[in-house]
Amino acid sequence: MIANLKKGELPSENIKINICGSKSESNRLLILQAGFPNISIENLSDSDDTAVLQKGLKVLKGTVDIHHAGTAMRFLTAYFAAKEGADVLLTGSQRMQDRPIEILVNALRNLGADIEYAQNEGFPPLKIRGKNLQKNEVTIKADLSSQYISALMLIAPMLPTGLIISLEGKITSIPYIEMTLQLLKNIGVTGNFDGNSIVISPIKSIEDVRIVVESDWSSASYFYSLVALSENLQITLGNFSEESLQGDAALVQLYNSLGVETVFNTSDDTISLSKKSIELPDSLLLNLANTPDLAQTIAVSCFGLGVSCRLTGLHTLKIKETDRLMALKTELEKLGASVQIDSNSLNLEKSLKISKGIAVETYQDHRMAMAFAPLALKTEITINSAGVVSKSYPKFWEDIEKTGVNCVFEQFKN
Ligand SMILES: O=C(O)C1=C[C@@H](OP(=O)(O)O)[C@@H](O)[C@H](O)C1
Ligand SMILES: C=C(OP(=O)(O)O)C(=O)O
Repeated sequence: MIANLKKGELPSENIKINICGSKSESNRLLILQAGFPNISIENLSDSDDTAVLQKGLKVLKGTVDIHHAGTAMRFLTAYFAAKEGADVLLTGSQRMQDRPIEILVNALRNLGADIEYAQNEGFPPLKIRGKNLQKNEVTIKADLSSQYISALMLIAPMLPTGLIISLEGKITSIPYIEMTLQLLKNIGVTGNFDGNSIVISPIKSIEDVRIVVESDWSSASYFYSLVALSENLQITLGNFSEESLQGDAALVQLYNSLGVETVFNTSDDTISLSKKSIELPDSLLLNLANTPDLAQTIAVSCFGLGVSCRLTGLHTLKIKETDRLMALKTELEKLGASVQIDSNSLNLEKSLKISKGIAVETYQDHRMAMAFAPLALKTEITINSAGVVSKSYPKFWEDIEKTGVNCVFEQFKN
């Protein structure tokens, strides 16, 4: 499917959008629920990544295919390794087979796990035979993906004596580790994350607990970008709060400097975004090591606004759904930008011209499609393979149409 986008009529009534629950919170809670069935979850993510994890958790023997879902791959690796009786081949899309997993596999093997590489050393697919893991101390490199660490933390309370995790190197994507710890605490597990050490206590059973997943801040980023690129758009987004577990709630501050004001409506747990008239900065300098999933949205917003930016802390982007640094450079330059990248940063030069009628490639990366879509407020633009959004946000196109973006889909192409 391709999506042809352009600016349409601004809706006359208030725009109210309910984004589904955070995929990061949902996927953690599903793993915890598999260990402690008396957790009930509300506002679960309707993303493909959550559906594949949920399906995978029902399998004890056989093949589990998690497609493109990084969290499902990493969390299920740890889950099956510690699940006595499990005998699975855990695999994913071609891209998933290029995304490294050796750091997690080594850590689990050091705890006694039985995991073999079914094809290439260091990469999925994995052959996992679940065992009762008895050890309780492990060291892991923390500079490539926090998902490896969250995976260990999620099985930690189910291990006989819990787990002490020592982190080596500069810790990346820290808010996601904090999210895992907080969710553990919310179900009654005791744990601590201090410096380079994480300690999680074991627990045999927990009290009944009901958890309402907050909506997905990474998905909200595309509406921040739309408001920033608009003349006077106002959008209300449901089920968000100031006390978020998600690091991407940093959007509130980040987009403040790009002219988006956020009001938290505590009476109904919504946020209202509106455009402020401010003098835009000439240039933005941001370290996004704590919020890697916002890099594409922010780079495209800056381009659309004619603001130059230097984004750093992006060393994890090349092992995500695609090499996101390369993809951003290629597609922004098609639109007329000048972009330099190196292994962990992106520089976008100030430019006020945006080419019209460009077709943006998405490289099987949902965030490429969603990050470029708001440019429709500035020029006519086509998004190729627009269906990729379902990885995290299946209703994205439906919701963006509510904001007055005119979308025409050609179904026959994919
Ligand atoms: O734990 C999580 O839910 C996630 C952690 C981050 O990955 P890295 O830790 O690999 O940067 C993020 O990019 C991903 O979308 C979700
Ligand atoms: C990187 C992402 O997901 P994952 O690593 O879980 O595939 C993402 O959603 O942007």
